Formats: sequence, C-alpha cells, structure tokens
Amino acid sequence: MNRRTDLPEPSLDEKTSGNELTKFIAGFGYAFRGLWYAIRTQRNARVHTTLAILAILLGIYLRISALEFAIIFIAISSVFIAEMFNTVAELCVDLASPTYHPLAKIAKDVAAGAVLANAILSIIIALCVFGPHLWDLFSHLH
Ligand SMILES: Nc1ncnc2c1ncn2[C@@H]1O[C@H](COP(=O)(O)OP(=O)(O)OP(=O)(O)O)[C@@H](O)[C@H]1O
Repeated sequence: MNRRTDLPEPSLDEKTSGNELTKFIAGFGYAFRGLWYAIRTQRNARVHTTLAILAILLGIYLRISALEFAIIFIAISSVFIAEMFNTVAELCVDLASPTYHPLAKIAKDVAAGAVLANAILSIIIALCVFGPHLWDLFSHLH
C-alpha cells in the first residue's frame, strides 16, 4: 500500500514521435526505469541483490565451474523476476482495489507466495552447488 509512483511521466512527444529505432531504444529506457523502480522501492529486491552479490563472490572464492555459475545465475534471476512480477501484482491490486477486498488479499498473498517458493528453491539450489565445495574446503582444513 502507499505506493511511490514517482516514475517520470513520458511526454506525449516521447510516446508518439520518432522512428522505429528510437521507439525500440525508448522501450529499453522504460524497462530499465521499471527495473530501477523495483530495486529502489522493494525491500526484498535489495535483500536479493545483497545475497546475489554474496553468492557470486562465494562462487569466485570456491572456484565453482562455469556450469555451476550458470545454475546460480538462473537461481538469482528467477528470484528477481518473481519479485518484479510480485511488484506488478501489488501495483495492479492497489490500482484496482485500494480498499480491502478478499480477492485483493488472495492475489497479493499468492504473488508473495510465488516469491517465497522461488526463494526456498534458490536456497536449495545454493546448497546443492556450494555444499560439496564447502564440504571439501572444511574437510581439507581438518
Ligand atoms: N486491498 C487489499 N485488500 C485485502 N488485503 C490486502 C489489500 N492490500 C494488502 N492486503 C493484505 O496485506 C498484505 C500486505 O500488503 P502490502 O500491500 O503491504 O504488501 P507487502 O507484501 O507488504 O509489500 P510492500 O512491503 O512491498 O508494500 C497482503 O499480502 C494482503 O494479505
């Protein structure tokens, strides 16, 4: 609730003028603004960013393989994508139902559940990838 809707309004000129290439490039601009909005306003997105950086640094430290990095990147990006769709669901629900409605509650709870399910799966993936490397590291220390 109480959403920050401070995304800059595109001008009418921005929406209607220009050739196909300009519109294509502008489309990237809108997409990056949306990505930045999610990172800036969503607490969870900032937590995911921190965990993603830690996972990448741990991967470099443990010298995991390219395939293992690919799996970690899939896990990281899936959490971000789920978080962004959750943001979309929250914004749409707030727009359609600013006051309490049981369906609005279910929609928001299910969207949050999708992020939670994704986060749990990502933790399992991280354990599968990093677990054997950490096991090796600690067993060599003893
Ligand atoms: N319009 C509504 N009608 C019914 N229940 C709602 C409504 N808005 C929110 N809720 C309930 O409150 C919970 C929290 O909603 P809220 O909009 O604060 O989202 P949030 O998960 O806290 O996200 P954020 O912290 O990003 O704002 C929802 O999961 C839902 O159960």
